[in-house]
Amino acid sequence: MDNEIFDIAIIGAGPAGLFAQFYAGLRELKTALIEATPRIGGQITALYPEKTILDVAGFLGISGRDLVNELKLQTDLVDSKTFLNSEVTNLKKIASHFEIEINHHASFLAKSVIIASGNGSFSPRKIDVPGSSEAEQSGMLTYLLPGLSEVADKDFAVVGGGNTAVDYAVELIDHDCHVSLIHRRDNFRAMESSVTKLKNSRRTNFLTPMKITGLSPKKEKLEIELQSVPDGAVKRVSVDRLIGGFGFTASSRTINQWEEFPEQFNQGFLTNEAQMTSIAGIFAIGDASIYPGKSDLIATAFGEAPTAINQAVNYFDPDRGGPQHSTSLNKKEVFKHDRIKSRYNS
Ligand SMILES: Cc1cc2nc3c(=O)[nH]c(=O)nc-3n(C[C@H](O)[C@H](O)[C@H](O)COP(=O)(O)OP(=O)(O)OC[C@H]3O[C@@H](n4cnc5c(N)ncnc54)[C@H](O)[C@@H]3O)c2cc1C
Repeated sequence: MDNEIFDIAIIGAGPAGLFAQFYAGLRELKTALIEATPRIGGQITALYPEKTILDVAGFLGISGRDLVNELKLQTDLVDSKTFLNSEVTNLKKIASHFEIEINHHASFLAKSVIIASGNGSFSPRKIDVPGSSEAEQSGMLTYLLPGLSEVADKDFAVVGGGNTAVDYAVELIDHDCHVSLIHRRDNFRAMESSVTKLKNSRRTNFLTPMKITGLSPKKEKLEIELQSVPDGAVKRVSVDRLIGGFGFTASSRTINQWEEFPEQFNQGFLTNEAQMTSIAGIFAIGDASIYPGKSDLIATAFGEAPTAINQAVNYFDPDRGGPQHSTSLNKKEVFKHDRIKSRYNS
């Protein structure tokens, strides 16, 4: 990617960054979407892929996973580059361009930058017991729900006492799995109705108050060693898969070290009515942006994306004009896929 000059670099492939990528494509901009993790979707993918989102315009209700899939299909229509596993480790101004450093070495230039980094990069809170690294490498310990279409009648264990663990367990019993829910207390800090649903299900086995003391991946199964919290008694169970449900942490540590660092308030970048930050040419959208009256919602992020893209064009190419309504665009020229172009041939 060295020496490439993009019109716009979008940092973060959550819903805000994905919709910005599509909209930039409609405006035929040379765009790079840069995501620190291996997967697109931001908080939706990391925290609630199976939950139903009710407040996205045009959908009566859509699962997180499906919304991210729809966004991906939309971005696939336009010409743009996506870089996964690519954390933006520095941002600095060089003459009239911004230099975007990736993973501390590669870099490229962009005429403008859109920060769509949410609350920072995500990582799950991990289980740290003897055998946990081996279990994770074997694929029998994960921190996200698997695709739920082919899991019926499998034996899962979920560990944790909050909403993440309880939501995972509910999704699994809803898909006809057996779930052992492991928690070091008898009480859960989660939605009461979900806990009641688990208690009323014959598919749930509560292993409380117990903590995991070791993991041993065997041929097909994962053996979990548990210790009773009150009396220290040891018990072993075997499951097809263990899911860690301790939640995720987002960290802005890397972003805080950027040389070009716009003004912040409450960990968001302060933006004006053009979604521009305190640094001309750097815009912020979605949860990364803050202004009076801001709601951290997907719908809000979808509105901020076109504002930022159009204002970015005004910033680096003020004579270009626009935007047009999408209904006036030549779809055959804008959309790159033949499959889509042919839809507009008649
Ligand atoms: C449990 C839960 C339920 C929710 N339910 C709803 C709901 O029903 N309706 C609703 O509207 N909203 C809901 N939200 C809020 C919604 O998910 C957020 O508002 C939305 O995800 C914000 O999108 P974003 O793209 O701004 O940021 P994010 O989704 O946080 O995405 C940011 C992306 O940027 C990446 N990134 C960060 N730093 C860097 C870097 N330095 N380099 C490269 N990439 C980087 C991150 O890895 C991440 O993928 C919910 C949130 C949670 C936690």
